[in-house]
Amino acid sequence: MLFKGGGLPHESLALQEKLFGAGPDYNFMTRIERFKNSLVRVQHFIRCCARYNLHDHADKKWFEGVAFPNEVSVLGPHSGMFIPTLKEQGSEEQIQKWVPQAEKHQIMGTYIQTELGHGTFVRGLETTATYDPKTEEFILNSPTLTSIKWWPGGLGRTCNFGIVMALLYIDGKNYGMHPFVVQLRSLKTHEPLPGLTMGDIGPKFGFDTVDNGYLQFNHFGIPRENMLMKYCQVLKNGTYTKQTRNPKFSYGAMIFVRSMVVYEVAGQGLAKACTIAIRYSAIRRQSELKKSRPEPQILDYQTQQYKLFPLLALAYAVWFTGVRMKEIYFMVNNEIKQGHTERLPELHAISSGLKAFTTSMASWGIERCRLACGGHGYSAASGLPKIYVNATGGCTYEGENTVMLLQCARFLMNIYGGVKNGRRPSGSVNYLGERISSRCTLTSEFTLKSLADAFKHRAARMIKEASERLNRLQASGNDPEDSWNLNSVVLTKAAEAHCHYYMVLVFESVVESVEDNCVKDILRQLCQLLALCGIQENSGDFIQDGFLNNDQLELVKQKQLSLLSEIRPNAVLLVDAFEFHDVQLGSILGRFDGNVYENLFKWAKKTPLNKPEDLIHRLLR
Ligand SMILES: CCCCCCCCCCCCCCCCCCCC(=O)SCCNC(=O)CCNC(=O)[C@H](O)C(C)(C)COP(=O)(O)OP(=O)(O)OC[C@H]1O[C@@H](n2cnc3c(N)ncnc32)[C@H](O)[C@@H]1OP(=O)(O)O
Ligand SMILES: Cc1cc2nc3c(=O)[nH]c(=O)nc-3n(C[C@H](O)[C@H](O)[C@H](O)COP(=O)(O)OP(=O)(O)OC[C@H]3O[C@@H](n4cnc5c(N)ncnc54)[C@H](O)[C@@H]3O)c2cc1C
Repeated sequence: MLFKGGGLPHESLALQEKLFGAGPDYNFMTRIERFKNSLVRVQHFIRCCARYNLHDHADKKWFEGVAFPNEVSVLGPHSGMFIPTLKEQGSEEQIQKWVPQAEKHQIMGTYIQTELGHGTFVRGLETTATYDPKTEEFILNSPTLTSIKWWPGGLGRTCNFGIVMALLYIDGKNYGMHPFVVQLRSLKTHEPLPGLTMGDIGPKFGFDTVDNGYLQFNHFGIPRENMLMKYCQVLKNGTYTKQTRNPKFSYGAMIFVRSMVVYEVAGQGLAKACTIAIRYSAIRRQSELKKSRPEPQILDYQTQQYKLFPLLALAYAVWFTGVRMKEIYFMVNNEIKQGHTERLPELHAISSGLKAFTTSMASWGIERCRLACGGHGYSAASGLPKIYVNATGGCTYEGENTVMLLQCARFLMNIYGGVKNGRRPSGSVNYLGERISSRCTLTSEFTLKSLADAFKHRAARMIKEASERLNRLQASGNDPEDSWNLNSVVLTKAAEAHCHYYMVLVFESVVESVEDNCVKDILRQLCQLLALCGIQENSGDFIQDGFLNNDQLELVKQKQLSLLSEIRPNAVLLVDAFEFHDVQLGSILGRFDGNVYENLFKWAKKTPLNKPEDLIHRLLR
């Protein structure tokens, strides 16, 4: 209950649904079967929403976790991007018109931004929406090959609506990128409407249950009322008006998903992988520690603990950080709705930075969990390949991670520059205004405060040095853009150091808030391990300016190793505490009852390659 709050009743309801719990094994299906199976589940999910009166997004999420384990369904882009964008960017009238239909799934939508030639560089998008005052329509067009929309989830076969991001042209003038609601398919026949060429983009690394698609517009007209007009309006006569506003408001959907991905993708993915690897390591016995004694559980090998416990600590850290990120998003978004936009740059920076930092760490961590399971980890039965291929998508979608770190760095450079000019920073960057001690206070006690301070020192120093290096590059004759590029590796590292500090700080604050002393002690150990591993893995950053010396580094190593033994007795309980049901894990290795071998054998016997009458059998005969 530490994590799940009020979610459990809905999860139990979902688990009672036969269609979600049983059915064909995902691993034995072709891509088309996977997609069809997911659509059947989508329809059943929609029926369940009606039956159980599920309106609240959080309640629906509990159902989705059971209905679509470790995968994204077409409901992801619909409820995660289409509906939020309508709500955030539509006028009251537009919200009234489309949101109820979308929430009842009478229309299914997606978010159509990326093109064949451009994903990262949003200002480079080419799709045009040209206003014609005679017909009072926008004419959507794909003027080049590279302007064909490419990637949107659900576009290929499923969605009948989409929000298309396109350049608004009136009277030959380009007003920049704006969102348009576009009907794509007939509500009767589901055929694409005339003027649209669309389909699925083909097999991918993961995301088998999503029909990521392409879309080419051939002078396709949509009513004037279909431009989302909360912030900008085009009047019938073609007059363009806009509220005094930040032009980046049209990027709002991206901030929302980035903020959610930290918990939903990185936090959940890594916690599931750790659950599987740690449970399995308690079941698996191999080799001998002592002659003539039973083979030990592999979890008793220090090297296995060294692989897995830091990842367990990381899973907790990312989980807590993800929860905090969501809170911050909703808080700042409420402020923005009331006209206070001061914290938008910080929200953009922290959501970009944490999205990148946590999905990269989680992706790396899930793969480490798979390796830690030896041969059986390589089998699809472990569930780990599916978790990996879907979670690692988070490193690319919603802003490629390097690019996102650079956005975070841009904000950090702005703030640091401001501090130099006497401005006081606040929120997640207030430490940049503090006098940071150059003396390391770490002792063998390793208090959480002293550990967080070490990360604060590292982040502040790396941000300062990145800023000074940028200034030096400019002073030596490079223009600002070249200086930025020549400094970009250093900048991404400064952004990572900032996010790392933020994550340690969040974990520390969670530990401090826990009242139960026993739970507090265990979480403190995990937080210490997270921080100590962070110091050791990045030791160069901590010793470069003499902040940490060799003796202290030796203490760090010793404490890390002693924590492994301290955490060992609680390791399985710590993953059980995530409370993933077997259906959600989709893993034979991670089964709660531990019956791994028996079920691996049963599973292998079911594999389609073992069917007697197939082409292979005839060829081999
Ligand atoms: C309880 C509720 C639960 C709900 C859960 C439901 C959610 C589910 C989530 C789970 C998801 C799982 C399913 C996911 C399915 C996959 C979905 C994937 C969808 C997509 O990928 S959509 C396409 C996404 N595309 C991108 O992200 C493109 C990335 N590129 C950009 O964003 C921009 O091009 C970039 C890189 C930011 C640059 O923009 P540009 O306009 O060129 O800006 P500058 O670099 O010049 O900077 C100028 C200035 O603007 C500031 N800025 C930039 N962006 C923003 C922003 N978004 N907001 C505010 N400010 C911004 C920037 O910092 C600069 O500021 P200065 O002050 O320095 O001038
Ligand atoms: C699973 C999945 C689902 C998706 N769903 C959707 C969707 O629903 N809707 C939608 O519109 N889009 C969607 N996308 C597209 C996605 O948003 C883009 O792929 C993503 O934003 C990255 O852009 P890109 O492909 O142009 O990468 P690129 O920009 O081509 O990246 C390639 C490399 O170039 C580097 N690079 C690029 N620009 C810079 C820079 N300025 N500085 C330094 N390095 C740089 C990157 O770091 C990277 O290493 C999806 C993508 C995936 C993988």
